[in-house]
Amino acid sequence: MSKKPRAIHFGAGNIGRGFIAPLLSRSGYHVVFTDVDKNLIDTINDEKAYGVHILASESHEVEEVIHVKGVLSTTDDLIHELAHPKLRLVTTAVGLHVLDKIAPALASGIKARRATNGAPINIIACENAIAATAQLEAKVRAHLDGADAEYATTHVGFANCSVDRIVPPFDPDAHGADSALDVGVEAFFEWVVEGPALKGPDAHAKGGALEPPVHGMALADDLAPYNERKLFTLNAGHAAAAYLGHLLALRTVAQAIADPRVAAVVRGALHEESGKALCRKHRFAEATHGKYIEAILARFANEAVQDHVARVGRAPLRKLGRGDRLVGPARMCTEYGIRVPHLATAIAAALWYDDPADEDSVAMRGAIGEKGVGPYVAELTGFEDGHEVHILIVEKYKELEGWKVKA
Ligand SMILES: NC(=O)C1=CN([C@@H]2O[C@H](COP(=O)(O)OP(=O)(O)OC[C@H]3O[C@@H](n4cnc5c(N)ncnc54)[C@H](O)[C@@H]3O)[C@@H](O)[C@H]2O)C=CC1
Ligand SMILES: O=P(O)(O)OC[C@H]1O[C@](O)(CO)[C@@H](O)[C@@H]1O
Repeated sequence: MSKKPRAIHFGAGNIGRGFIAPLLSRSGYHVVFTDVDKNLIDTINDEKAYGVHILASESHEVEEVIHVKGVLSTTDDLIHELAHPKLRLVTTAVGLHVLDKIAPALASGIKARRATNGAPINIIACENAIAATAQLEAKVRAHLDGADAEYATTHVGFANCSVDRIVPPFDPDAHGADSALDVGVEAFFEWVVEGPALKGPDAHAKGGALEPPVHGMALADDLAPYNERKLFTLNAGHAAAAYLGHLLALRTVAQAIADPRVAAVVRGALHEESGKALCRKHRFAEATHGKYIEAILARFANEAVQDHVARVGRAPLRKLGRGDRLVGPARMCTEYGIRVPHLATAIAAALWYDDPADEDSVAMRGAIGEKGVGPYVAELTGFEDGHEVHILIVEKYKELEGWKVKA
């Protein structure tokens, strides 16, 4: 049996294989993937290794991730893994809507660890949302009571994080990849974890840290500024580019951001609106934040990352959530008296997002047809009829009809 400390990662998809597992593996953890997809788990157990291709125009580097294992998330093997004495860390990248589904297994794992007096573990949900781990913790705790709940308080760290790396769908054949498990990623990554929430190896010691530390993971005392900065900049700009690109029948984010009309909206939304509000709220230096935005725009323009607008625009209703990447910064701007014509354009473009394969898009387009755009905007965003932002969104929605290009 491997003597290495273990990490279980829920979701052996793009972010799991392309971002989290490589960092954990290089930091000395034995990585165990768990997933509902049996073929994927079988392939992981057959091949035990894969390559991470760094997508850049000027080079083609491949990093190997080795000695990985898989367990099917629907079997008791997962509970045995969660109870493993060497387990130190549990990470997830399954999608926000899936946290409900993995919570019962995590609760069973925590009960099994208490029964064997297991060492402390840390759980980190690497999903695109504010406080995703806190959301997961509430769902796990709904399955725990009494001594199990007490054990979770003393022995399980639930740490929020901000996770940033663009990992698009990858065609192994097009990149001469050896394995279907290979994955393509941009070179950039940033993983910031809420340090004070981590539990060290001794449950009774004050303060926490991961043992071994994860190289490439930064710890922050207060995660909120990082979470909001990433979601309201990278994700806001990305979503805006994707929805406007979709209207113009463009296929990738790189194509979308190369269009001057799209670039003007994205730049305006980030530099003049969300960026100003973020600097006011979190006291970021404007020049530093301006550079952060420019670096993100350069990442969008990376043609080696063939990121489809359909992936970045997926689930528009989630993305139009009141605290999410478009309405969230618009609401933050209104708190500081900042006008939001560009964010309103991005929100309006999201409302036009029409993909018959996307459940959210079908529901949203149906509701707009039924209720009318005005009432629907009020219901969705919380900006009431007559509010300046409501007026702007409805105006932009009408204006954007003229942008539509037939695919
Ligand atoms: N791809 C990206 O560039 C980034 C994605 N994220 C976030 O990471 C999360 C995952 O995204 P991707 O890796 O792109 O998605 P993905 O679809 O490539 O991977 C998700 C994996 O979760 C598995 N899964 C679904 N239900 C499950 C369950 N009940 N138990 C265990 N596994 C289950 C799926 O089979 C799939 O393999 C999302 O929340 C996304 O917002 C965050 C930053 C970057
Ligand atoms: O994964 P989601 O939340 O559906 O949104 C896609 C977004 O997530 C990312 O995959 C990574 O942050 C971005 O590429 C994109 O903005």
